[in-house]
Amino acid sequence: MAQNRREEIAGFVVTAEQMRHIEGRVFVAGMPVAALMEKVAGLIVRRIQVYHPNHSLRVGIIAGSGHNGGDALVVARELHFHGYDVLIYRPFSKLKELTSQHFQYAKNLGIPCFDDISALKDCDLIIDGLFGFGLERIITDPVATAINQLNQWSKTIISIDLPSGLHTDTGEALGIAIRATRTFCLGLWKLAFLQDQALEYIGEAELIDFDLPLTDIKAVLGDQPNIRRITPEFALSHLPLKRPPVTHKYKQGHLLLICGSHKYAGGAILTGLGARASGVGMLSMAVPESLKDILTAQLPEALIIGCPEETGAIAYLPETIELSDYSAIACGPGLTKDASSVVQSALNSTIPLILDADGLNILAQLGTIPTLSQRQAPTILTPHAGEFKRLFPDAPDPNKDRVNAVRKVSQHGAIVLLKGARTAIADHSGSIWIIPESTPALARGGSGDVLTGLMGGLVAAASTRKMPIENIVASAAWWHATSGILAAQERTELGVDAFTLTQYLISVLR
Ligand SMILES: NC(=O)C1=CN([C@@H]2O[C@H](COP(=O)(O)OP(=O)(O)OC[C@H]3O[C@@H](n4cnc5c(N)ncnc54)[C@H](O)[C@@H]3O)[C@@H](O)[C@H]2O)[C@@H](O)CC1
Ligand SMILES: Nc1ncnc2c1ncn2[C@@H]1O[C@H](COP(=O)(O)OP(=O)(O)O)[C@@H](O)[C@H]1O
Ligand SMILES: [K+]
Repeated sequence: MAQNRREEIAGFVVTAEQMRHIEGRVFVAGMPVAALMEKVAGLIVRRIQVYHPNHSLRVGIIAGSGHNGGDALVVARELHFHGYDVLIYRPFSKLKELTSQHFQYAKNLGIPCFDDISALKDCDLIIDGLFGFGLERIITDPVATAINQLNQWSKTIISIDLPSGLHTDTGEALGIAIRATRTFCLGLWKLAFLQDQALEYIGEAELIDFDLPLTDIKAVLGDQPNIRRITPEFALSHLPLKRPPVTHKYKQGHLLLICGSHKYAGGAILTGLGARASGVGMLSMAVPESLKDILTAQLPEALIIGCPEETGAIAYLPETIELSDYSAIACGPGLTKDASSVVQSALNSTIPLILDADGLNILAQLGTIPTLSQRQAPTILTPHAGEFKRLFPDAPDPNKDRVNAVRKVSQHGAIVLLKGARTAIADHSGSIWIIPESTPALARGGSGDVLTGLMGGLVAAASTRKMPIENIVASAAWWHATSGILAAQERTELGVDAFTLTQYLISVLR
């Protein structure tokens, strides 16, 4: 597939309903359903043979009543012809017409078929064709018990389209779901693949493209799809990698970080190191007076502004600071909840503002929605799920359908970046960007501080370029996650402390 098709296809995300509409257009245009199923199953078989080339394997096929089951039965037949030892488990008696035909043919070929999953107990590999994007309700017995049994065996399981049991859009397990080793998502990425709660069921995910025409995809999703997976090409195109030969430090942006306290001096350093890696032209840091020396030692290129302090936190910003002198402010890491006046000052500014950590907790105390309605310039909030709930107590649970949660709150004017295994970003128009790959190595104190500094630097640097601020935010989050992935590859998932992460920000770009 041409590289640019691959990149374009990888950026789309669909709900079950959108997938149904797109496929419907293909059938209306003349592609027979059976032909498409044959094509899809053929592509699946090819991928299976890449991972499991040993043809003496015993393969257990689970076939549901719909076309996911149809896919699985075609796979069963083809693997059988390739010499694999194939068994079929069929829990449902009533099958869709096409699925029923494939079942009949498999049976007449002499492939053993059972209505009890224990018949698959000695298989080396399981192919899950129970449900795809047609799953519409909680799974009940006897199938629920069968799935539970299957999960106990902890065998290698390859799921077709989705791990059976997952809601296509929210990624929620409807009662129970198959824990797949690997999932082949068909045609276009389903929204479930970008929901934190689905990840433990999906295993390794890969997309199988079966040539859905871009015209049909765009006819349903629109030219500017509402939800996008951040691809490397998109992210890199928004980073200030190419510096014009004629430039000076202020053209590359001037960021003001407001961070740190006696209790959290390290947070200020990590935020500063994240900002350094962004390439921002000038970096200023407002920290409590008593941290000035340590910050200067760590970040000699930064202008460190010592602020009056009370109980170890910044009491207020000195008069010398004129907020409009900066191209962006990032405020919050390590402030503690006692720094509310400085957060209030930042909120009163007329330049782009990123709020994180205690900046968010203080915003929640001030009253999120009324305070945001007063903002005169772009505001970016970077909560994790806990901070999210404090900011927006009435919003949907961010640990459930996080895409829906972040979309719902973006109507209040701020760009909201909900951190997690799959970070989701929504802008005030309700457009969503999702970082599709990350690493649990980042789930450690301090890595969020690094993101705040990195993002602040990029937003400050972008102020001189006409670029939608939400694209910069999405690229910063992609850069942060990708650095974590590289660091984890080189140092294992235990070796990515926040300081180490800052050291990978530049190398990952190379
Ligand atoms: N539409 C098409 O022609 C194509 C679809 N494809 C495959 O077909 C799948 C979609 O097919 P379907 O729309 O038939 O849906 P599914 O194959 O996901 O099956 C859903 C079937 O299970 C039943 N069902 C739903 N929830 C249930 C529950 N909780 N307990 C018991 N039964 C339940 C439904 O009534 C339906 O018959 C895709 O995931 C993909 O694997 C691909 O082959 C591409 C072509
Ligand atoms: N399971 C996970 N997989 C990938 N990334 C994660 C996971 N959990 C957290 N993260 C990322 O790690 C960072 C944690 O940030 P945060 O919770 O703010 O930590 P801190 O405030 O201690 O710096 C965020 O960028 C988040 O997206
Ligand atoms: K499936």
